[in-house]
Amino acid sequence: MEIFKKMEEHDYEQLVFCQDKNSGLKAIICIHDTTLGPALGGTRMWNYATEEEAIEDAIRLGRGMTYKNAAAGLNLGGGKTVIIGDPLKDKNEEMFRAFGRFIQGLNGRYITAEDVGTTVADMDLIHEETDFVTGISPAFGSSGNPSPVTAYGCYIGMKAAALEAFGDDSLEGKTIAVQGVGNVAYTLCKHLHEEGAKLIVTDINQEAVDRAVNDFGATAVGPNDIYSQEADIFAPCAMGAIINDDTIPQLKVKVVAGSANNQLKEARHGDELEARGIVYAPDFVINSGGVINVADELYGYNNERAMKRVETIYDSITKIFEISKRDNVPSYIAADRMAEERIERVRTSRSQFLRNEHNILSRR
Ligand SMILES: NC(=O)c1ccc[n+]([C@@H]2O[C@H](COP(=O)([O-])OP(=O)(O)OC[C@H]3O[C@@H](n4cnc5c(N)ncnc54)[C@H](O)[C@@H]3O)[C@@H](O)[C@H]2O)c1
Ligand SMILES: CC(C)C[C@H](N)C(=O)O
Repeated sequence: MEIFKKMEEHDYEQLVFCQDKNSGLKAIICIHDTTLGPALGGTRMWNYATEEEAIEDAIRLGRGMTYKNAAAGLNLGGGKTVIIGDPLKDKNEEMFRAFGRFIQGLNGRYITAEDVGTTVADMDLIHEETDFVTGISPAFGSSGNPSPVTAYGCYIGMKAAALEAFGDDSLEGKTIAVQGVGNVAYTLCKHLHEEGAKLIVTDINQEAVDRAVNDFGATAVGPNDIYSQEADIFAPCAMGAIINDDTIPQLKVKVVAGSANNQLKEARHGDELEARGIVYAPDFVINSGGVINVADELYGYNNERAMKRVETIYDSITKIFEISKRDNVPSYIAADRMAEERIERVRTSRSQFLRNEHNILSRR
């Protein structure tokens, strides 16, 4: 893999490879863009088949965070970490502490949080070594686990998408096919069940499936059958790239709205959804509840303030559909524009020199 060529493709600032033989840590921190502020993005632990696959995931996810944070109006850049390993077998205290020291070495350019395969307990271990971590235990004044807030944002974003597709934002009686019923989707299913939606679920983890079946009366289907269900909405809440050449022809739904990052395998798959009249709620907007919540820790966490901001996801999704119609572009392009325009505005307005701690001559 030609790494610098890859980095130039979407102008990545920095890739940091972290290795600690003692604990088995193999992590890649991707800092994509810090125009708006320090790069904030979660840490994913996954059993990647190859190092190339891990690098690809880190950079795709890191860039996604730049767009997510910009579109959410946060003063934060985008980044992400992947740790190579099986989250069920390979974790240990030393690993997360070693990782915490690597984050500390970046001196605030990167701030982490949870993602797939990591938990509040892991963040607490990172916190033993660095302050540049969010989503730690509430006992430390933190916002805690971001997943329920991501789920809530996703729920209200789905309602905004339903309004666009069906002319009514009620999800009562709607059939929703949910892929992956982990941390985010379990709570999403709870909201949907409480509103009277019918749920079809799948997961590669049988326990997760059983929980959704027992708690919400969901119907379980196999992982490969979720795309072809007779449903109103498809909610991808597992891994990325699942809207692709194989899956799109199977979809019978009118809406795609879920929490997974990087749902479109390639940009052209967003065009294909549009061509088929399927309303797509852009992933990095609908799933921004968690990052909005943890980002509030930078001001001293206030739940009321954070949730007020999370509520704006409904309007953001609605605005994206308006831009999409106004500019005659698919919703994923409208969302990209919203984020890119904000980054450009801030980049331009930062043209004046601002003295910082490195320009104080009296310290010599
Ligand atoms: N946790 C958050 O706050 C948050 C915020 C924004 C975006 N996201 C994104 O939402 C998605 C879910 O995150 P999570 O925190 O709930 O993770 P999670 O690991 O708790 O849940 C993911 C679930 O998907 C299942 N899964 C994996 N591959 C699958 C497949 N091929 N078919 C069916 N099920 C499969 C897993 O077994 C697991 O139960 C991820 O893409 C994540 O990046 C999460
Ligand atoms: C809570 C966030 C910082 C990270 C989250 N996993 C996301 O993708 O948005």
